[in-house]
Amino acid sequence: MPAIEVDGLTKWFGGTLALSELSFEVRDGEVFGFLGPNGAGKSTTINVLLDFVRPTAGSAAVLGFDAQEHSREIRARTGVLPEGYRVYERLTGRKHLEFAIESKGVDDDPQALLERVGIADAADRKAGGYSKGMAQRLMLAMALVGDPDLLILDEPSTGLDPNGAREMREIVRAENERGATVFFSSHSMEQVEAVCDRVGILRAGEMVAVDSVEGLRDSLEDGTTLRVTVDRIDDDALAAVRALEAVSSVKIGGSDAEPTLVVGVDGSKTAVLGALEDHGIEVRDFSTQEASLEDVFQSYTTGSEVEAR
Ligand SMILES: Nc1ncnc2c1ncn2[C@@H]1O[C@H](COP(=O)(O)OP(=O)(O)OP(=O)(O)O)[C@@H](O)[C@H]1O
Repeated sequence: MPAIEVDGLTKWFGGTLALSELSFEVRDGEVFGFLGPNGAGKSTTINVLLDFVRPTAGSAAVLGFDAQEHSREIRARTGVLPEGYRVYERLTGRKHLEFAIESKGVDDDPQALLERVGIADAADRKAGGYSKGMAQRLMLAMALVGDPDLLILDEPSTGLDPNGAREMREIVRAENERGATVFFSSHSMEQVEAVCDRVGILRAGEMVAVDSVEGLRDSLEDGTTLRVTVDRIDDDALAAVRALEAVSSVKIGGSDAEPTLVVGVDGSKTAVLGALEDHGIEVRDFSTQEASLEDVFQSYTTGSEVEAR
């Protein structure tokens, strides 16, 4: 049974189409990164999963329960870090956790949870005085209450400094090792790379790609650029390189004395070097550059051409 199953989900807010027949699955036990630019529909999707928003059409199931029919059962087994949350200004961090522990009917230790997210020192301060990052950590601690089967984290790194973002990733990993499925949204590919088994990229309410980070990178044509500096180049050698199956483009740069071939290649780079040498061309230097993950994200979300740098 998938942890999350979204089928043909469509949501109109008045005249705005937020989700357009969206379908995807999050497998049991995986860490799934839900990526998309602002306004793509990430929060709307999460709000449907938690029954805060009703879909116009389609359905969603979470942990095997229909999201609209059984939201109570779902919420009891799910830890949520919502977007745009507000802390209760007058309550201490500890009180927030006591409240979450009581509502879930479990007996977790508030102190241990506060320590896990690195704000134990501020446990007895009012949350109204917390920084943005501290408030985010507090909300994460609340999401961890009761060892949930599924964690749904909406933009969990918002407001966190680099240490906080790293700690967040460590918590995601530890929760996943404990057996929890993790579903989290982000607009940054870099943030999800380190922890995700798979990534889904949402654009204007539609899923445009679902794959592992590696798979997404490989799916880009010209994902890798090979630059080869040679002593000279001739038409036969050029034709031989162009004829290689792995090669999608060849441009010539550099100077006459030392030409440089810029080769878009998907697969064996040594074949390119071999083809040149077979034609008596001396390879003086070469380097490779992969498209960055941000490039991958950009290509899916803006449709613009991506060139490896
Ligand atoms: N309550 C609402 N009323 C009207 N329009 C809404 C509402 N909630 C979302 N929308 C619209 O639906 C679309 C998707 O918004 P959503 O918040 O789901 O995107 P998102 O991917 O979470 O964006 P962000 O990364 O900025 O949080 C946007 O065009 C947004 O303006």
